[in-house]
Amino acid sequence: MTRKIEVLPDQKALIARAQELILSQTNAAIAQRGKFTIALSGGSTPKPLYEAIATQNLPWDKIHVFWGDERYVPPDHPDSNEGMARRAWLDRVDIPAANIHAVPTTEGDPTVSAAKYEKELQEFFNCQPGEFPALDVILLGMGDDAHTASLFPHTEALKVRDRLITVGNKDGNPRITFTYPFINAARCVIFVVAGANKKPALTQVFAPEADNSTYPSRLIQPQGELWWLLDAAAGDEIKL
Ligand SMILES: O=C(O)[C@H](O)[C@@H](O)[C@H](O)[C@H](O)COP(=O)(O)O
Repeated sequence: MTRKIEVLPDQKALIARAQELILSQTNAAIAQRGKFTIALSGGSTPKPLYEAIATQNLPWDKIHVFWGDERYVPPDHPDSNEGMARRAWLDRVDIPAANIHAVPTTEGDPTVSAAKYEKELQEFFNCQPGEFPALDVILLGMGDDAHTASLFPHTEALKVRDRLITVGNKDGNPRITFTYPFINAARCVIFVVAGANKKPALTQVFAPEADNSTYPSRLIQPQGELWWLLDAAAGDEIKL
């Protein structure tokens, strides 16, 4: 794993750098393998990033979009990560519908939905149960409690090491999430983190010693590239 930490002066520069990095990974993946696979994060930080990517002239038929986590709500719900990404990006570009691999959330049972998404991923990547396919890019945010995707502190999801997808739990509300071993199989993981409220969590995540179950983002140690893109409000005191 190669870990790179960059602190950008403000959120505008953070989004521009994240876009630049994603576009570079996109071009490399398409040149080497004929397609680009990316898993999106939810929350508020990535919305301007998705809006920026939507302005690019890319070979959309070669780009496949997944989600690293999803709230257990239908796509038209205001909390839906899929809905946010569609409004900010995917509805604005000519990407084939079949290239948008949304998390199923309408089965009425999160465990059933998680298994269904895992099956879709295994079929897409032509891999067997127990194998962890490598996405080209997994985009992640981090909460002020150091959670990432829907891997929340001290939850059962942190213990799942033999699946691609599991059920997360945020304050009793189910989520569908990539497991941390699946995230760690990625060729490139990019955290995009902004805001002074993230500083205490970042300090623990970057500390030499801290409890991984308390600070789940510490579990993200991909075999590929690991990028932490921070704005100054979040990262200006991080010892690089
Ligand atoms: O579904 C989600 O909410 C996200 O995937 C989650 O992991 C998010 O990335 C962090 O909570 C940071 O969210 P903000 O960008 O809003 O701070």
